[in-house]
Amino acid sequence: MPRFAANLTLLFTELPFLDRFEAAAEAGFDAVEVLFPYEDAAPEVQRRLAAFGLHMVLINTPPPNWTGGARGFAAIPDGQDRFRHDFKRALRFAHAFNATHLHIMAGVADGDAARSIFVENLTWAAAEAPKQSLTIEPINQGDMPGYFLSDYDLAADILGEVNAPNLGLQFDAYHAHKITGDMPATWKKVKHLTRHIQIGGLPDRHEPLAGVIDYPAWFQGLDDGGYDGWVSGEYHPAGRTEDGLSWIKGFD
Ligand SMILES: O=C(O)C(=O)[C@@H](O)CO
Ligand SMILES: [Mg+2]
Repeated sequence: MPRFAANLTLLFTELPFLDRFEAAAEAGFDAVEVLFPYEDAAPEVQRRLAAFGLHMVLINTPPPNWTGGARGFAAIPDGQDRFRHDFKRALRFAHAFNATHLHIMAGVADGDAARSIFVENLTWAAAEAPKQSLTIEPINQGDMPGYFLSDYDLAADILGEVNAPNLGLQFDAYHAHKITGDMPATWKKVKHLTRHIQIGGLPDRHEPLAGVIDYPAWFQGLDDGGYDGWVSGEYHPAGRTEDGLSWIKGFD
């Protein structure tokens, strides 16, 4: 089975944020990700990671206000100062947590100006943080209307243009199905670009069980294909988080 991580922004929300680390470790996870770890003091998060033997797989560059606010700044033509400021801050958090990946959020934008500023900002960020793995993630338009990056061909073109060894694709299987209608075929096209995977069930982003996407078969394919990155559960549990974790234990 792949190496699984728990997204603590979406999982274990029965508990206050800082208590989710212990719950994830007790449930059998060795690693976690947190979308926006900017509201709690970094040393407190570090303490929880160490106390429960957890690795931080990923954090995101910050939007100012996640609830109904901006979705990032990397592709916003007049948002470059904001992006660079936020990126430096995000990098400090990523270093403090020893996070494997930092996901750069593009924001809501479209057109040629957005594409060029995205390439320019990614090129700058990759040079600014040569030792940090950076990712970009296509997100479906239903969940995030107007998000700049919602196309795998565009993501592949941009990665090719930036051509930085520390920048790669974040492949969210739930978004992939929503965007292309054929997640396994999309995976085959982009797996060579991918450095992090996220999963969730279809159609409602609940547990990644067999269904629209045959996750048991896909996990086997990841193993057979030698994928050695993390696979993170990023979904809204249908009930109690613990009651829906059969996917980390081989679907028993
Ligand atoms: O929405 C997702 O899927 C993510 O992975 C986030 O990083 C952005 O919300
Ligand atoms: Mg995702």
